[in-house]
Amino acid sequence: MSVVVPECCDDLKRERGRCLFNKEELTNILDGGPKLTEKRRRIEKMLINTPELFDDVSPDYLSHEDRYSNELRKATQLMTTLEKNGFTYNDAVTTGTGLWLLMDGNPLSLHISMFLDTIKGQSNPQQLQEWLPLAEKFKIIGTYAQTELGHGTFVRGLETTATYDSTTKEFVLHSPTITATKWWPGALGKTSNHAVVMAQLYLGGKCYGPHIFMVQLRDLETHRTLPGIVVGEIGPRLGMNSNDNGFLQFNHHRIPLTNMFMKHSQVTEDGKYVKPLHSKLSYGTMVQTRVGIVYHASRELSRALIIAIRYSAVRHQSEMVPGDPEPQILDYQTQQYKLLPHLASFFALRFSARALLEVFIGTSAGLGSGKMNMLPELHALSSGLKAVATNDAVKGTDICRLACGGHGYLSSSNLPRIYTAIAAGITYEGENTVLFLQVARYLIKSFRASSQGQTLPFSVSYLRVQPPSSHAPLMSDRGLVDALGAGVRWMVGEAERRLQQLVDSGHSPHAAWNACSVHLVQCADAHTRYYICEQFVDAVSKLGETVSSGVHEVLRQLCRLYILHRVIQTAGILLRCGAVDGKALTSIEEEECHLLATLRIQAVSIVDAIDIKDVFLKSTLGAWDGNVYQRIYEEAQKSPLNKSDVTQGYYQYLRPLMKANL
Ligand SMILES: CCCCCCCCCC/C=C\CCCCCC(=O)SCCNC(=O)CCNC(=O)[C@H](O)C(C)(C)COP(=O)(O)OP(=O)(O)OC[C@H]1O[C@@H](n2cnc3c(N)ncnc32)[C@H](O)[C@@H]1OP(=O)(O)O
Ligand SMILES: Cc1cc2nc3c(=O)[nH]c(=O)nc-3n(C[C@H](O)[C@H](O)[C@H](O)COP(=O)(O)OP(=O)(O)OC[C@H]3O[C@@H](n4cnc5c(N)ncnc54)[C@H](O)[C@@H]3O)c2cc1C
Repeated sequence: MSVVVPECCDDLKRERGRCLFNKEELTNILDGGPKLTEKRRRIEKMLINTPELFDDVSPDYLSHEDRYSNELRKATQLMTTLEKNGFTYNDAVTTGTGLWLLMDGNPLSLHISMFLDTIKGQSNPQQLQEWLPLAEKFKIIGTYAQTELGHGTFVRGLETTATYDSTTKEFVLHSPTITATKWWPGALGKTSNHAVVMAQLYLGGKCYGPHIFMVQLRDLETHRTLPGIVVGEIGPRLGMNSNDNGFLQFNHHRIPLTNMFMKHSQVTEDGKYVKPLHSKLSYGTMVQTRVGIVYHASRELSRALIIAIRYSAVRHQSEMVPGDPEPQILDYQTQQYKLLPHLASFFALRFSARALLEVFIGTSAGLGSGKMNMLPELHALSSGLKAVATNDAVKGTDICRLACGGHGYLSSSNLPRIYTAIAAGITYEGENTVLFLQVARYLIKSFRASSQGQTLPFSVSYLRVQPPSSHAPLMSDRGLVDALGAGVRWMVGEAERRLQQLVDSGHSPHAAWNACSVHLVQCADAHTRYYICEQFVDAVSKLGETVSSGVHEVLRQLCRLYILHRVIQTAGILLRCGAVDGKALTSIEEEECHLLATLRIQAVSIVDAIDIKDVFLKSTLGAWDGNVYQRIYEEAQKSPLNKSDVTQGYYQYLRPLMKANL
């Protein structure tokens, strides 16, 4: 398949003609620099030149088994193509290129993410030496098996046991109940021959809590399930049905002592336990995946936005002025209001994902030298950003679908698949409400620490009891972000007051927590969004000195829109705490509408700069050339029902009904 850039339709030509900024420069910023753009494009070119990676037939028309096999065929082809051309799987993950080909549920995604990450992050040197080369070369294929039928959220409640037998120097893995069955892990059903398994460690009759074990599930030659193990697929789901999410039960299955991951905690041959430096270090793979999901969510949102914004520039509907030609639907202010704040969100998430990655890298480096102090901050930031990013990507993707009217409901628009894939992100890797409650715990703790005069870590330093007053004019970006910060401080203070009041009136701290949890989740959401605003403002101001004025102006406008939109969403709180007044809000609303009209002019060029090629967008509505109707029509011709004029169903059911004497 060669990359031919088709001539685009007149509407899109006109839109592109209005571009006042350097698209390539914006692309580079989004990729993280020109070198990364160049690398991404090299990978893309290589993938585009591998026709086996592209579907001839939509997965919707395949049987469940063929759908899985087809995705597995493409996943293995992707891995070998990358390897042969000198790229790593990580390159495909970090540039997003591999994911776009396989977002119907890539059966190797858990292997190249959580399985490999657990080996790298939880192994002692011997284990690393043994397992990493095997996993990197796909000699063993694995997944991350933690969630059970009975427990996903509450890791400490998992029921699978790993009991040490010092006579044989083995762990005995067992699923004591039906609810102990591992349930959900991606690629567990049929693909994986190994899994990293989270199980309760028992030594001498005492439980030491969840620990991670490397477990072989299938024979490496025959791929048959090993004795003592029951494994299978869990059946169809809302989306990603080409994956084989699975179940797993152990019946007193034995593994060697050396198969417990021992980087952080250890069990000696005589059954003694050596504690980790921090009790949550075994949750490290989850934290790392949450960081990756923030990027992933922003990428998926950007695909939906490209589709919906290009389509909105091509689609004409109704009369804005009676008798005039039908306008592009993008000219309707309501359409701009649906799409452009989400476009701003995409940029905000992209900059925040980068900031989070830096925190992750810094914290990981610290852990290497025994420094644990950044761990709570990383946990709170990664939890909050994972939750906001997936919530916003899901909401934004669905709005993109709705903004495309009926055609957005077509599978060939690709919006349903993007939506159902990212919708899972709200639940997996920590259900979002649960993650927000973890953030809230950190906020309340920080707020209380500050009242006792302690210095707060950087992401929560604005919560200190006596913050310096903002000198920035309210209507400046900084002034509005400070107002948002004042709003969060007020919310957290109010939550703390309500918690204390409940405790003072005789409730237990846990009952008080539950009674305030709606408000606490709102605090966590508001805090994370404040952090995102800060990162966006920061990134744009830092770029200011290095980029051309056209690009800077577009980024400034997107950042402004993000902040204004956020202030309007939070109006109730900001009014209650006196951070803004009604007059300011009126002018913010007016400015937002004005900004929508300004950004509309270059909206197509902005999404062009995200630079996702048609073969990766996979959408009849969002292609570069805007040739929407022809593509929709051609896709419909591929329906198996169109292979014959009269279907079997007619002879079997309709005709008898028509002939029956009813
Ligand atoms: C080609 C593909 C590439 C992929 C790359 C990535 C891109 C993404 C692509 C996505 C596609 C597919 C991937 C699909 C993956 C999905 C996989 C999964 O879903 S795996 C299963 C995930 N499961 C979870 O996330 C479970 C969520 N639950 C928890 O994490 C914990 O149970 C909990 C944090 C909710 C609670 O833990 P608990 O032990 O009970 O702790 P407490 O609440 O009592 O808190 C005590 C104390 O500990 C602190 N804490 C908790 N967690 C951490 C942590 N991780 N790090 C640091 N500290 C932590 C907590 O804050 C408390 O602190 P205090 O000081 O006491 O307040
Ligand atoms: C597509 C997909 C892929 C997955 N892949 C994997 C995988 O590879 N490996 C793996 O191990 N797991 C995987 N999972 C499982 C996933 O991690 C869990 O589903 C997730 O952690 C949520 O847990 P749960 O299903 O037990 O939900 P529950 O915790 O039962 O959530 C149900 C409801 O209860 C609420 N709730 C729960 N606890 C609290 C609380 N403390 N406070 C307030 N409200 C609460 C939640 O907010 C939610 O509204 C996958 C899931 C999906 C959907």
